[in-house]
Amino acid sequence: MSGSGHKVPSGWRIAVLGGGAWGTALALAMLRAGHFVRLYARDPETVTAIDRGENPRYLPGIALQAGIVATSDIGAALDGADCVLAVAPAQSLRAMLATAKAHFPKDVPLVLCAKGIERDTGALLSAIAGEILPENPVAALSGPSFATDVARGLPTAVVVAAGNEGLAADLAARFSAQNLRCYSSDDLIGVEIGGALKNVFAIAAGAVTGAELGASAQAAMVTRGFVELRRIGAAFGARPETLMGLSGLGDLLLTCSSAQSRNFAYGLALGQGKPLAGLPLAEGVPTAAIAARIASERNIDAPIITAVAAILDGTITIRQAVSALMTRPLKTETDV
Ligand SMILES: NC(=O)C1=CN([C@@H]2O[C@H](COP(=O)(O)OP(=O)(O)OC[C@H]3O[C@@H](n4cnc5c(N)ncnc54)[C@H](O)[C@@H]3O)[C@@H](O)[C@H]2O)C=CC1
Ligand SMILES: O=C(CO)COP(=O)(O)O
Repeated sequence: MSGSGHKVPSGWRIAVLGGGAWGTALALAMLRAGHFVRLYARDPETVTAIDRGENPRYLPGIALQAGIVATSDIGAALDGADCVLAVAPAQSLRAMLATAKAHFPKDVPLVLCAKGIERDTGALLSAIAGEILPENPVAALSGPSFATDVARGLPTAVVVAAGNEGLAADLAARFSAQNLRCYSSDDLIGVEIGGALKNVFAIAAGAVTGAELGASAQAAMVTRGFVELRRIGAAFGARPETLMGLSGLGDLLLTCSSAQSRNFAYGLALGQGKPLAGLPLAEGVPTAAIAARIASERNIDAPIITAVAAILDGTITIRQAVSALMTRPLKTETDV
């Protein structure tokens, strides 16, 4: 039994692919849940640092519990794994899985932990996984969870989704531990869409704060952004209640209200007119562009996403975007 009160199956050999903030935090979480963890980081310096008990580039100031076996050999990380967590950024997932393919253990679950939509194709990450590794069952782990919080062992709740409800429940039970509570869901698409699109609104929220547009504007933007998230989710077949959960509303609440979010921090810099080059990963940047294209192609009303994409590509300013949003034709609020 773990401290979380549920029966934990015996330890799995888990391969975590990606040595950034989230990969390292999840590796720690999997150790705490009683698994044997190998972490693939393509950068040998990260491997050496993890062996020393730290990852100063991605998780500065956090001491890593001993036990993670780090390697820059993807084959060694995957060898004999019972389950694989893919934790490279969304735009790099295709390349990483293509590299992993030759070594990938047959039939073991692949858990997608990135949040985004592929910019060039509009593919959800589960579709990319299905193309490259059609034999492996696919799941996604998402929800309001800052890597630093999870790495520190602070209480966090996430959702693990898979098309097969039994697989989702099994993974959720295996991943849960004292301070990581994993809910399960069979709405894989809904969980993916919620995690991907919240990043776009986190950038918008940061920009609203940075441009000093006020707390009322912030609340209006997040609320109306959530309407757009639900519209796009509906077009993909996501269930509304999934989007009301951890990987939609929950992650919006977290990342639209805290500069700890890299997407929020990116928007903050944008709103303050500060340089953007060199800022940490902001997944919402490529996702805004493709989400705006998807909305346009599918005739989905998504004015905030469209505005964020246009601000990011320099077509309009924040002030122009706000003016355009505020002068749209009036409508009933429930016109979702
Ligand atoms: N940091 C966080 O708090 C959370 C992040 N996520 C998601 O996890 C994903 C990864 O984010 P982070 O780890 O935070 O980013 P990060 O910027 O800290 O690290 C990204 C890592 O991916 C590696 N990488 C990039 N391309 C690669 C490739 N082709 N092959 C192998 N490795 C590659 C980089 O070397 C780096 O180690 C993102 O989609 C993010 O939205 C989700 C929840 C929490
Ligand atoms: O997804 C996250 C928390 O749930 C992390 O958000 P950022 O990528 O914006 O830091």
